[in-house]
Parts: sequence; C-alpha cells; structure tokens
Amino acid sequence: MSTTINADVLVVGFGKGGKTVAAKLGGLGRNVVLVEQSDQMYGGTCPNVGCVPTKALVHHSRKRRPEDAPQEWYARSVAEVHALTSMFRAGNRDAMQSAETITLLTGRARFTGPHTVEVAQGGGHATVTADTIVINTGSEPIVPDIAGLRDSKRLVTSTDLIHSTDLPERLVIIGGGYLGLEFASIYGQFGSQVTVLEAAPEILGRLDDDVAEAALDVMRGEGVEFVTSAAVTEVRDGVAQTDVVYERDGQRHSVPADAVLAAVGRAPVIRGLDLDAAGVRTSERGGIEVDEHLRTSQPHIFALGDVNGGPQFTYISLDDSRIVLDHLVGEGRRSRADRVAIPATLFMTPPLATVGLTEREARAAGHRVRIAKQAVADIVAMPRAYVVEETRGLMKFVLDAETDEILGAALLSVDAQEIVNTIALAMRHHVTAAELRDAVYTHPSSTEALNDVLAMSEGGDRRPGAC
Ligand SMILES: Cc1cc2nc3c(=O)[nH]c(=O)nc-3n(C[C@H](O)[C@H](O)[C@H](O)COP(=O)(O)OP(=O)(O)OC[C@H]3O[C@@H](n4cnc5c(N)ncnc54)[C@H](O)[C@@H]3O)c2cc1C
Ligand SMILES: NC(=O)c1ccc[n+]([C@@H]2O[C@H](COP(=O)([O-])OP(=O)(O)OC[C@H]3O[C@@H](n4cnc5c(N)ncnc54)[C@H](O)[C@@H]3O)[C@@H](O)[C@H]2O)c1
Repeated sequence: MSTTINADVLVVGFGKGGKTVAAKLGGLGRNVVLVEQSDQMYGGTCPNVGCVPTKALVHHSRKRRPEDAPQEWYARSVAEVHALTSMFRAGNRDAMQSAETITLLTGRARFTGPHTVEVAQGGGHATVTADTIVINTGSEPIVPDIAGLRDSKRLVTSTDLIHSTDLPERLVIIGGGYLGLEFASIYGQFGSQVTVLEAAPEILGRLDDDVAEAALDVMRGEGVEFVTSAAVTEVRDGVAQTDVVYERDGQRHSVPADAVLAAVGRAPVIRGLDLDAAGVRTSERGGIEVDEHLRTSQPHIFALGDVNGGPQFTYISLDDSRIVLDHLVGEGRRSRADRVAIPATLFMTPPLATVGLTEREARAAGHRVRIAKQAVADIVAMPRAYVVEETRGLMKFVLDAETDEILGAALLSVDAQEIVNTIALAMRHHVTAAELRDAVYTHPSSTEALNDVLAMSEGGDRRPGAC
C-alpha cells in the first residue's frame, strides 16, 4: 500500500533538534510530517540510548552498597533505567501525536528527489513531499577496522551494553573519549573490571595535564586501568573469553574480555538517505555539508544535530534548531558563529566540566594568564562537598591577567555540570572573575566555591572562608 502526503515541512529523524522544529512549526499551524525509523527511538538518541540512560546508570551504579551483589544490582538498575526511557519515549510520541498539525510516520526515510522522500512502512511506503525539509538523523557508533572485532560475539556498542542485563565481569573499552570514560566509570562502579585501550599517547589530551591526571586518578582509584598508545591489532574469540590484542612500545599484549566496547567515535547517519537524489552534498568528514545557518547545498533543506558533523551534544542539536527556526519563522540572524563559551561535561563521578580555553591553549594564544586553582577538599566556602561526601577533584580557572575575564575553566567536582553553566554565562557576558568571586550564592551550594577559588589566584588575596 502506498500513500502520498504533501506537507509544508518534513523533518527526517526524531532527535532533539528535529522534534523542536516540528513542535514549534506545528504550533504555528504549519502542516508538519515527522519521520522516525524506529518506534524505540521516539525522541532520538538522548532519551533512549544516550544521555538519559547513561546518566541514570551513573546514578544507579553509585547507589550500590557493598552488600548488593553486582550482577543483581546491575540487572535491577537496567530494568529501572528502561522504565525511565520508556516513559520519556512515550512522552515524546504523545507530544507529537497529540498535535493536530503534526503527522508522525514510523519508517525509514530516503530521498527520491529534492522535495520528496519515500518512507518504508511494513510492506508498503508513504511518499512525502514538502517545501522545507529538515534532516536530523543523528550519528551511529563507529566500529573500527580491527581484525576479528566486527565478527566478535563479544563486541558491543554503547546501545547494546545499556540494554543488556548481564554485567560483564571484564569489560575492555576501545577508545578513551567521552563515551569510553563514562562507561569506564559506570561499569567500574557496578563491579566490572574495566580496561581502557586508547590509541593516543594521552587520555583527555586536550585538557591541561593537572586536570587530566586528576580525573584519571579518580578512576584509577576505583580500579579502572588505562593503557595509552595502544594499537589494538586483533580481537580473538575463545569459548570462555575474548582476547583483545594490542601493541605498545613494540611489545605485544593481550587483555581478556567478556565484552568489548567500541568507543572510538560516532559517525553522522547519512547511509541509506540517498542524499544524491536530493542534491545534498556531504563534507569530507562524512557529515552533511551546511553553512553557518545550517542550510545544505539545497537552500530549502537544513541539516541539524550530529548529522551535520558539528559537536555531538544534545544541547548543540537544540541550538541548531534555534538557528533553523530563526531562519524559517524569525529574523534570520542566528548562526553557529554566535556560539561562545560552550560548556561540556564528562559524567564520570565526580563530573568533569570544562568551558573555554585550557591554560595551555590560553598561553599559546598569547594571553597573559592568571591561574586560580584549588582542590575541592580544600575549598572551605564549599561545605557541600563534605555534606554529600564527595570531596574528590579540583577546580581550575584560567583568567586573563589584563581584563580579569575568565578565559576557561575545568571543574572536576560534585555538581560541576551545574556550576559550569554559570561560568559559561559569565564568560559570554564578560563578567569578571572579581565579580563572580564577590557574588552572593546560596549556602550550602557548590556555586559558592567561586567565592573561594577565584580568590586564590596567583597574586590574589587568600580569603579565609568559612561555613
Ligand atoms: C551513550 C551516549 C551518551 C551521551 N551522553 C550525552 C550527554 O550526557 N550530554 C549530551 O549533551 N550529549 C550526549 N550524547 C550525545 C547526544 O546523545 C547526541 O549528540 C544527540 O542525541 C544528537 O541528537 P540529534 O538531534 O543529532 O539526533 P538523534 O537524537 O540521534 O536522532 C536522530 C534520529 O533519527 C533517526 N533516523 C536516522 N536515520 C533515519 C532515517 N533514514 N529515517 C528516519 N529516521 C531516521 C534515528 O533513529 C534517531 O532517532 C551521548 C551520546 C551517547 C551515544
Ligand atoms: N557527556 C557527554 O556529553 C557525552 C557522553 C558520551 C558521548 N558523547 C558524545 O558522543 C560522541 C562519541 O563519543 P566517543 O567517546 O565515542 O568519541 P570521541 O571522538 O570523543 O573519542 C574517541 C576516542 O577513541 C580513540 N580512538 C580512536 N580510534 C581508536 C582505536 N582504534 N583504538 C583505540 N582508541 C581509539 C580516540 O583517540 C579518542 O580518544 C562524542 O563526540 C561526544 O560528544 C557526549
């Protein structure tokens, strides 16, 4: 059976940016069709297999008491996380289905022309034509080309792992980026023996050495093993285990695994979209080529979120949607160039949040730099760390010695994912370090660490601070 729908706007992919565009334009009375390939992915990666389940697993992994058997605790946690993601998925579906102007189609979309896609549905298909098209198909895990890996029965992606109720006794993670480190922290805490094999000479190599080392020390302290400069050459399945073979400094090593997680990055999903039929170009890096306003090589087609090759964060996809909406129904002024001081958080425990320049980057850029830095355990104005029994970590600020503005910050601290947003806002609005230092914050909170740490900069006065 086949049907044809003519829409004002077609959104391909039910991710953060796509659903935001669909909801807004649907609310304005536009006739919108939203296509999602899987009924298990309403709402996209973040609520189903990305941010939400992983952060919920962080939470559950930390609640395990020594007397809780790891395997049982893990299976229970996975079940609870699935209940949460199911709730979010249903909420996403209902939000779209309840809007009279939005038609949600479940099926895989592929272009057949610049204004037309075909959506496979059961045995038949729907043809959708639209004046404006938004592509929001996200990204998917890369499985590196390592002998034996693709065919290994113990290969898992992040999605496989969070759906499995079997806690791997020995988890080997190939790749020590955001995803690899978060999974190392989570599964280490659930009770797996975790080894991270990273190809680069350093993990968190973009960060200053003191910050990276502090973060890795926290994880090492919880039993995670890291191997850098590891060239993984082979993955060999046996009956009881898989051996992950790697070379380092000319020596061959092997580490046994019950699960091997590929965490070497995610590639934009363009496969099967037949972009050629639409005349949409891709970039050398494999994403859809877009300009600063997220227009593709076809002016009526936009690409937002991971698929356009930009930073892979949910809040970037959301911001992409603001740019597209500004062009479709606003003043047409927003662009990617407007983005400054975009923070990021690696959700290990405690979380590691960063924004702006590192000390190394600031010095290399020619800034006269002042550093304000303190171990969390020493921040007297922040009793919250002691209250919640998480005193590990440090806070480091890179300040411009001439303007007193904040050039960057790295926070390895309880609540870092919240504090960093205040710092990012201050950076965007040129609030000085002194102003942040002398502001009034609630107590006991983590933000009030700013009262203390920013008074600690080289040459600055040391404030006594007290609870
Ligand atoms: C394990 C993990 C943890 C993460 N944690 C965080 C975090 O803590 N914070 C953060 O900001 N980011 C995090 N991210 C990254 C974040 O999830 C992504 O950057 C974000 O979800 C991308 O959203 P998007 O709008 O680009 O598309 P997505 O949310 O990926 O949505 C794309 C949708 O398009 C659908 N689709 C694909 N092809 C087709 C087709 N041909 N037809 C129809 N539908 C199609 C897909 O099924 C999918 O539902 C994490 C990612 C992972 C994998
Ligand atoms: N908290 C968050 O915001 C969050 C959490 C998880 C994922 N994400 C997003 O998901 C995306 C994917 O994360 P990721 O960690 O998979 O990718 P990544 O690009 O951040 O890190 C990949 C790591 O794998 C290493 N690597 C590459 N090939 C290798 C090989 N053959 N052997 C060993 N190591 C190898 C790289 O050097 C790098 O350190 C990221 O872009 C991130 O933005 C975000």
